[in-house]
Amino acid sequence: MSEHIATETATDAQSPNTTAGETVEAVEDEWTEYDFAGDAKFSATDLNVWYGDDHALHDITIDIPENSVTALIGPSGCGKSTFLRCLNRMNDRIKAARVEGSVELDGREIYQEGVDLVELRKRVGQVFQSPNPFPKSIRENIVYGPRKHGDIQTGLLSRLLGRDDSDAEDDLVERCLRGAALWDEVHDRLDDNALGLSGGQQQRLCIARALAVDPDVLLMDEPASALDPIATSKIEDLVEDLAEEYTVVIVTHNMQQAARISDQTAVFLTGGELVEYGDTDQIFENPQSQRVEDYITGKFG
Ligand SMILES: Nc1ncnc2c1ncn2[C@@H]1O[C@H](COP(=O)(O)OP(=O)(O)OP(=O)(O)O)[C@@H](O)[C@H]1O
Repeated sequence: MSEHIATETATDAQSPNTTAGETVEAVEDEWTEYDFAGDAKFSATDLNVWYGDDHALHDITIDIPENSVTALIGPSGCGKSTFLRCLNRMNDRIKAARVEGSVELDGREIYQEGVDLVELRKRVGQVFQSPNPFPKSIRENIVYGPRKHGDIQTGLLSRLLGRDDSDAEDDLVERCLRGAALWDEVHDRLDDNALGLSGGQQQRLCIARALAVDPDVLLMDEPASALDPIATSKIEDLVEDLAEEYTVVIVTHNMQQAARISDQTAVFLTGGELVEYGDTDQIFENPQSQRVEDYITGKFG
């Protein structure tokens, strides 16, 4: 992480505790490098995103460690989802979006020609705000991706290829549902329609579906915002467990949730700026930036 040099005026930065002309640097206390053990899964450098003329993300430089939970927090419209979408190039699907800068995954640039986007999105899976299972059986939801990618052959294709992977398919369904803490609740009704599950179960099924293509990373955009407190708590427990094997990057509006489940927290503020990034306990207990403190204590944002 390079040092964050804040040079804009207080007025530009919308800080409530500054007077005109005072530099943000004076009140913000530059935050220092976030030093973590282990390797970076993602390294974003000078990342900028525009939607048409709207400059949504400004010079984002951040290293995200592997096998941990990184929370992205900040007020509505500050660019959290935009940043998340940069990590598997989902912004490519938005016509108005233009991305400049670098994002490396395991040291390899994902914004270069020749990157296989299907492969990238297999490695970097995504779970959305509202559960969106396919209107198919629980089992079909899990095996859909691997079958599509040709990782599992059944039916006509298996006969043509002389290869029947039905045992592998059963194993995969069980492994993914266990991985998403759903197996015990659904193992006796795998052929039931997924739309018959509760909202929380549907969201865990979507996580199981994401696990089925063997990702390294799970991007989660407010995965519990549509759920009740009990279902939310199950998702939170699951996210913490998943981080033992996967790198999880999660957008949340819920600061308590970020504090509960993440190892490190990145705070974006209005205007698409990454204002502070560090160990979650430090961010919530002792933020270096005045603006972050104001945001966390509810004074603005
Ligand atoms: N598809 C899009 N087309 C045009 N502008 C967009 C698009 N998506 C996001 N924006 C704009 O980019 C800025 C950042 O939006 P983004 O959704 O990334 O913020 P966010 O922090 O995730 O917000 P929220 O918490 O409300 O989901 C906003 O000004 C938003 O209006």
